[in-house]
Amino acid sequence: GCQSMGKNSDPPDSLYHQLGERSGIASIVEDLLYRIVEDPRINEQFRGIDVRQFHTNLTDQLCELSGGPCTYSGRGMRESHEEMNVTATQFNALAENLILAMEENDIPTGAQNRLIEKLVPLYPQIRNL
Ligand code: HEM
Repeated sequence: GCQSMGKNSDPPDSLYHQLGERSGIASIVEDLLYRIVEDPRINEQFRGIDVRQFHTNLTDQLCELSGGPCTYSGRGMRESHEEMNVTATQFNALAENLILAMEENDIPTGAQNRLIEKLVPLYPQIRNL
């Protein structure tokens, strides 16, 4: 319902809500995975991963980062990417695929940008800089 006062754990304008809550985020991550597999800039890196676990962990991470009631329980971003030598181009390729996956799920542009902003601080960890 619409609450103008008091505490609401999921107000309609929250990023988590705009992403469609955990089920919406899970759907975005599923579409992201299909795009990763099709993208020659990054698909080699993902060969042989546990897709189910990656899906669960990335969904939990994006849920938590967007203010949702999830707890990410995977490894740290530095630890999980340090052997990969992720390039700037590859980082951008993943972000671009995420934007396209959000577009496919009718996420408003403002919410897309807000999620991408949450990922910017992870850049040095993922690139192992
Ligand atoms: C905004 C950018 C990124 C985010 C938020 C992100 C997030 C994550 C998360 C949450 C995991 C799961 C870690 C775990 O299971 O413990 C993961 C794993 C992984 N990431 Fe990323 N990642 C990003 C960029 C990239 C890029 C650019 C690449 C490669 C081109 C990449 C390749 C991988 C691979 C291959 C795994 C699986 C590792 C394994 O299971 O051993 N990631 N990432």
